[in-house]
Amino acid sequence: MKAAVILLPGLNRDRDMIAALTKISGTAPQTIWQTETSIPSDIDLVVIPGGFSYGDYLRCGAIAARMPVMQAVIERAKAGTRIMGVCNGFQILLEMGLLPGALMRNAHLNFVCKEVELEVTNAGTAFSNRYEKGQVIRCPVAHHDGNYFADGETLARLEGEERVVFRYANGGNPNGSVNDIAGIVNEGGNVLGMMPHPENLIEPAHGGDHGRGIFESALDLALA
Ligand SMILES: NC(=O)CC[C@H](N)C(=O)O
Repeated sequence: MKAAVILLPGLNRDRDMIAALTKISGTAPQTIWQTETSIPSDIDLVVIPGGFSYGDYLRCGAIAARMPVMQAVIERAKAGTRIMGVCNGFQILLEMGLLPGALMRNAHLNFVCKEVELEVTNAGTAFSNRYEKGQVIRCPVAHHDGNYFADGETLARLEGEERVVFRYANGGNPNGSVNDIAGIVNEGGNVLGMMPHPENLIEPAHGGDHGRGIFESALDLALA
């Protein structure tokens, strides 16, 4: 699997994402600047990292979602390529309409930067198959707009189709997200958006490696 990381002004987790993908896959991902209009055909995982694209002006991710490269991301998503958005990347995927719902200001109105526990509620997706269903993993969060919301009909669909992949566990919802939702996939299962940062928990120097399984799944790495 060959990965690419989308670059936009204001992102600040791109280097962490590139480092994680390089360490886990053994190959540096290609980087693609926002003004590019196509994604090379040999790329089978596109990652939109976290940060503050365009300073979070208008709404988090709203301006980034309208950059030329995103049209190519939409086309690749429709063609079944794996797309993964983390934190600001999740916000961008929502603004692009590739995932349903919205990420509102955290319920307590404060920026939250800490480690949380996540339950893997669906271990059958392309992004979570290295975990067991119900497994609780640790993962850092760092955001001010992580309060996931969707209307009742959308939520019922997400839950009914088991598209909630990660849920904040053990009463540790850090932002007020409805149904404790931390990460969801699209209908086709090839687009993941998640608020926590798995790229920041992949090696002992990070204090643990619970985030690794997401990349190992997404990159379809051979099981050790
Ligand atoms: N770490 C991030 O990606 C931050 C996301 C977003 N800008 C927020 O603060 O909500």
